[in-house]
Amino acid sequence: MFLELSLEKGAFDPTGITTCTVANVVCTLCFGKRYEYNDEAFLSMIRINADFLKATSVVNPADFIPWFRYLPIPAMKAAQGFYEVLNNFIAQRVEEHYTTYDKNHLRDITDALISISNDKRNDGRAPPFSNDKIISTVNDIFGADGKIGLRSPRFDDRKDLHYTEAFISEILRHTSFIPFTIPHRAMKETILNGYLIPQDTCIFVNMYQVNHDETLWENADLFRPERFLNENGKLDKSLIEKVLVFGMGIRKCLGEDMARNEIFIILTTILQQLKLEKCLSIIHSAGYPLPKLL
Ligand code: HEM
Repeated sequence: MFLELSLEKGAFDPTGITTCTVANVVCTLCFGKRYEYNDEAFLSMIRINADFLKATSVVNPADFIPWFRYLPIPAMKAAQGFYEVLNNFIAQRVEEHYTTYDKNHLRDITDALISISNDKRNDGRAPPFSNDKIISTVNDIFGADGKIGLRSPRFDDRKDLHYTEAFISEILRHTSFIPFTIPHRAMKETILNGYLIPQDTCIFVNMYQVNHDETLWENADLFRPERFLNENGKLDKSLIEKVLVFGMGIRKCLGEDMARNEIFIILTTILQQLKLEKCLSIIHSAGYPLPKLL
């Protein structure tokens, strides 16, 4: 039975036990509850989640030609069906939480989301979280888990973790920790954008300026990974290419791919394996300025 439930049959989870364990961790986080491995509702939720991920992994022609979305493409119809079942499972759990909710004793993520939605803002604006938003947020947490789970992250995961990739690009852009390229020499007299560059001139590319150019980046000084995501939460690759940290032209960094892979693995491993806490007193005593909260 567990074999049948495996998200990645054979590869890292031949028995399906890892899948069930991961799903239980997510259920505990979201609903404060562990399920028995033979619980029918739990097993069917795992099956649906796996089917949903499989159905959404196929290429969707509507991503390339938008009006294809009106055509009855079977894989997309199936994905929508799985999504609705999963959403209903989560909606039921959220509904149960409303009946037992105690604002002085938050049990899990669902309770925390309900507490935010109950916060009445003084300025009379609508609360930030509607019921639908709570359900879709919990659903996102289930979906996010399906990408890596408890196994070690690998290079291949980069294509699925859009926000992580956006976050890394925003670090590279915002810090521009290598502000200039190494010096280059004009091999011959050149005219660039109407400027004369005599032969043998020493040239640096000001990458910091490009990465903080307000005509390219709205509110360039803000740290905002979302700027690299489109309305579907997918990475906008054309924007990533505009970030200049590895130089440009034929002498650009040879190690860009390797560096991006390494940053991804180190960052995701830290986030997965370690618990991070603010340590303000040490930051103070070391004399570093406190980070500006945005
Ligand atoms: C975040 C990490 C890294 C950053 C930001 C970075 C950035 C740069 C920059 C700005 C240049 C100069 C480009 C120019 O002047 O046009 C450069 C050159 C170079 N980088 Fe990197 N680099 C990184 C990691 C690496 C790694 C991991 C390797 C090798 C495994 C590497 C190998 C090279 C080499 C060989 C060059 C010289 C290329 C040439 O002159 O033709 N870099 N890098």
